[in-house]
Amino acid sequence: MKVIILGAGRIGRGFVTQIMLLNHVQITYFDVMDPMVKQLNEIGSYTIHVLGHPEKDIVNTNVTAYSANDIEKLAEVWADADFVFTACGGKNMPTVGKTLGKAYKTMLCNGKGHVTNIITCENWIEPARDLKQALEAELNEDEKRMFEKNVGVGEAVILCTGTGAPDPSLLTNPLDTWIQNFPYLPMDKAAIKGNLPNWEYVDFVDQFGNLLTQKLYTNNTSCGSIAYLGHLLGEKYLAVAANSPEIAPILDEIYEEINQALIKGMGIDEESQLAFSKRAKAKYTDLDIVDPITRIARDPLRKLKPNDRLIGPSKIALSVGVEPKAIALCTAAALFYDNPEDESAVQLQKMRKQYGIGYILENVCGLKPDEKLYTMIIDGIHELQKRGWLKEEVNL
Ligand SMILES: NC(=O)c1ccc[n+]([C@@H]2O[C@H](COP(=O)([O-])OP(=O)(O)OC[C@H]3O[C@@H](n4cnc5c(N)ncnc54)[C@H](O)[C@@H]3O)[C@@H](O)[C@H]2O)c1
Ligand SMILES: O=P(O)(O)OC[C@@H](O)[C@@H](O)[C@H](O)[C@H](O)CO
Repeated sequence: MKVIILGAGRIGRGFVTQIMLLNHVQITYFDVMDPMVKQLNEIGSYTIHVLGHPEKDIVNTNVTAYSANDIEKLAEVWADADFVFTACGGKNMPTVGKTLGKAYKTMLCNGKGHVTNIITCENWIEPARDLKQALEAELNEDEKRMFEKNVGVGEAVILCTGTGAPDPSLLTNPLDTWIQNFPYLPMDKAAIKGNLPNWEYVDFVDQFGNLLTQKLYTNNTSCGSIAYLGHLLGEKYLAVAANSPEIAPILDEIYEEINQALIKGMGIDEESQLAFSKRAKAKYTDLDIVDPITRIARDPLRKLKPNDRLIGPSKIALSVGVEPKAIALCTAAALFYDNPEDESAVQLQKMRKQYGIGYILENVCGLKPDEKLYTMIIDGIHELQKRGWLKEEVNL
């Protein structure tokens, strides 16, 4: 079996690679970042370190990578590949779809149409829909018919954390990457075309349903919340923040709010959701998983969007009469996330200082001033000030 991994970052060259190597699958990488492609080819090998379990580390050798802008090469490699995994960021799905659309067109022109699948590995609401829409916009009616017949487009849920070196000063190979010890990859079975591969550690889920949203609104909501509060409190690592006496009780309230929202508002089975959130809490409080808050909090403008991990579940909670007070407190903290190395955080802070909190709530979070959640987030800011966690003057 052969696969393409589009996006050679922490999940692409880390977790997805681990699962594929464990199944003896041949991988070719494509990435938009030319320095990354160059490094992958020049260094040619790296270690995927399993946090807390060095005996499970895997070395990936004979690495081959190409630019994702090289459509001819992508079409050539895809002609021989059974699966294409994307791990590029959900907001990049339109660009990724366009690239794959062009490559598919070229592949058909070369007479290489075949049964193949594209699987998104993104924290996003309906990434496969966004990708497919952009991909099909590149095709004419005949090509679209061929695509619909032969290409599956589906989603996977990435429950595993992929991150950088616990101690960056000891890093010798810049390609080395670190993952949580959780070799389990659920995928939407109904989306797959052709025979299912006989892969270990991959679960082709029959009733995939809301699994990706459940994960986003449980795992990412809770770890994002810890990260934004932790940053305000001067913490650097997620698990340390999660275990702190200030954050630990708030974390319990967050899981309570999430559980009620998802059970009552999304119809998720109670037992499954309680187990899901218990696993999430165990993961984010696990000190073996050394994950910097800057990675979890990255791109706050994306994380503050209406459907993303903070506003999305809060709105569901309110729709079923549950007040997401703890999540609103963390959303308030997110509005103050500053990191000079994070372009999105720089933009957010510039926006806040120039136009005020109300502008962000309306234009980024999509909330109206008369909405309950809007008021709850403002109350959250006052609460952060009262606790002494937020010291600066606030332009509401
Ligand atoms: N890191 C984690 O713990 C984790 C866990 C679950 C899900 N995810 C999701 O996985 C996805 C990837 O995250 P990551 O942590 O690996 O990020 P990352 O920043 O480490 O890697 C992303 C890679 O994608 C590349 N890329 C961006 N746009 C591209 C394009 N159009 N074509 C090809 N390559 C492109 C980037 O250059 C980069 O190398 C995201 O959607 C993220 O939310 C991450
Ligand atoms: O990847 P993002 O930026 O959408 O979110 C950051 C983290 O929440 C995320 O990468 C988690 O670590 C991951 O989803 C595993 O739970």
